[in-house]
Amino acid sequence: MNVQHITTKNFDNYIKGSDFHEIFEVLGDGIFNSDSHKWKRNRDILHSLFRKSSFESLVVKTIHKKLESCLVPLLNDVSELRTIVDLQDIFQRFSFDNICSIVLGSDPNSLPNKLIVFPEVTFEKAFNKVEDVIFYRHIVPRFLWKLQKWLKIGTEKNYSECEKIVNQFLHRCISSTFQEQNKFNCTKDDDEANFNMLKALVEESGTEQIDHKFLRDSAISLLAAGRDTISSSLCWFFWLVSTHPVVEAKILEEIRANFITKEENWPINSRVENLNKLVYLHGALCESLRLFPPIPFEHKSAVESDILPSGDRVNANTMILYSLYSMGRLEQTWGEDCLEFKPERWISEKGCNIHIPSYKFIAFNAGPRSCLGKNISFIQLKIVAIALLRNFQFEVVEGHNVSPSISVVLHMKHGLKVKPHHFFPFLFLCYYPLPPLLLLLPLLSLLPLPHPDLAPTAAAVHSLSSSLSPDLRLSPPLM
Ligand code: HEM
Repeated sequence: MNVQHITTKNFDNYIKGSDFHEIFEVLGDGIFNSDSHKWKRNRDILHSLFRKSSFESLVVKTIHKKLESCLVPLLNDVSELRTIVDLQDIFQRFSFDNICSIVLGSDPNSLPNKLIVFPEVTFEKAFNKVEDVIFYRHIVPRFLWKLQKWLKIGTEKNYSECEKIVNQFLHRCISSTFQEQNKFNCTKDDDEANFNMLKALVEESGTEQIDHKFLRDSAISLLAAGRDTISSSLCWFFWLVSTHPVVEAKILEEIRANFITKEENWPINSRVENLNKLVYLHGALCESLRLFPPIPFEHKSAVESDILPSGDRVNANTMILYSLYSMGRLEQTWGEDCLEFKPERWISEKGCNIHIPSYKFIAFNAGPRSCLGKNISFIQLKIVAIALLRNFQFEVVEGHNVSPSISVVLHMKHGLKVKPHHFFPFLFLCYYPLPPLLLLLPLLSLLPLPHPDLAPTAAAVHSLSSSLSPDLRLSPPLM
């Protein structure tokens, strides 16, 4: 009730405020970092851009291209070499390349298509460092980080260097957008092939004089919004699915039943309308976002003093932090099984997805400042889930420590070390609903393997046999 009050009912009284603005200074006056009329202007411009059909098709086309040209070939390579990869690193590179293509029209190619030493992208590295500094600024007194910044020591030491790298990269992209725009004199997004968000922003802002700062601040906000959120969601989702084989089987069965024919393997048929039919997959994604919201906490400041529905008094200028992570795990909200990964929680008796109000399912925030990218995020997550689950089974390396990092984004502290195995089609076709025959499958693993390529199948069999265990309980890492 308190969060609903802060985000919605008394929205005007709870702003980002000057503390937030200072901590997140790298975002300039972009949508995340602005209040009142500046925020409203940003929101209106971005909202009309997100509603465009050309935006949705740009996102879908970009994701498909990256999946087909890099992510799937890379995972094929890894599975053939039977080696271990950090899926988190791969998803971060995948999301970074995609969001740069979508927002800036420029692909930094940080994700290779085969197993080589992964390239280091200076801009991405600088972006990560800035993120670490932002978190640090939340937990030390203001005077301390200000002093460190002034003296250029501690975590603040490299901040200005990293900020410079980020700004130079953005400046280059903005300049080349203008050059192209002038060269081809293309004014509307009718030229779909060359459409990107920067170009669309130039048009949407509708001013005669192009405002470089507005473009820079909007671009970095969109990059920040669309990179880590997607990679973090993918990472936790794939970990949960890989460790819950019954859920994995149900997702695959739903994909097969709805729109993947036997012959059809790649490219997948993922027209957006078809994605809406995947009720169980949608439930699994919501459940993963409930337990592991990519943005784990929110930050507000009270303009005037107020009394919260709980009866607590808030003084003017009080900084309020609420934890989206904890809210997704509250027993009084989600019930006794709140720590379990149960996609069924999101499905009604009639087989439709249940709508849960945003102040309860808070991963995308609630009220007038809720996420503008929610729909497009589900589209992206579903496309990647279909493409990868259809082709691979991910075996999480035994003993790998999976726990959340303490940061502004809920990454995995030690990454996600997995062995991808090519999916074995026989198992895909028959393992849900689990036929009685499945009980015999563990015996297969005792047979001598005639060909080394069957080793992944043994792993799949092992994972299936463990699916028969009734204990699906998550051991939640606590923050
Ligand atoms: C699973 C993926 C995502 C999650 C969980 C998520 C979550 C959130 C949250 C919690 C906020 C509120 C942040 C704040 O006020 O400080 C937010 C705002 C926002 N998100 Fe997302 N987001 C996701 C993906 C995206 C994507 C892909 C985009 C677009 C590229 C996007 C665009 C935005 C924008 C523009 C806002 C600012 C809204 C405002 O202040 O009015 N998000 N998102």
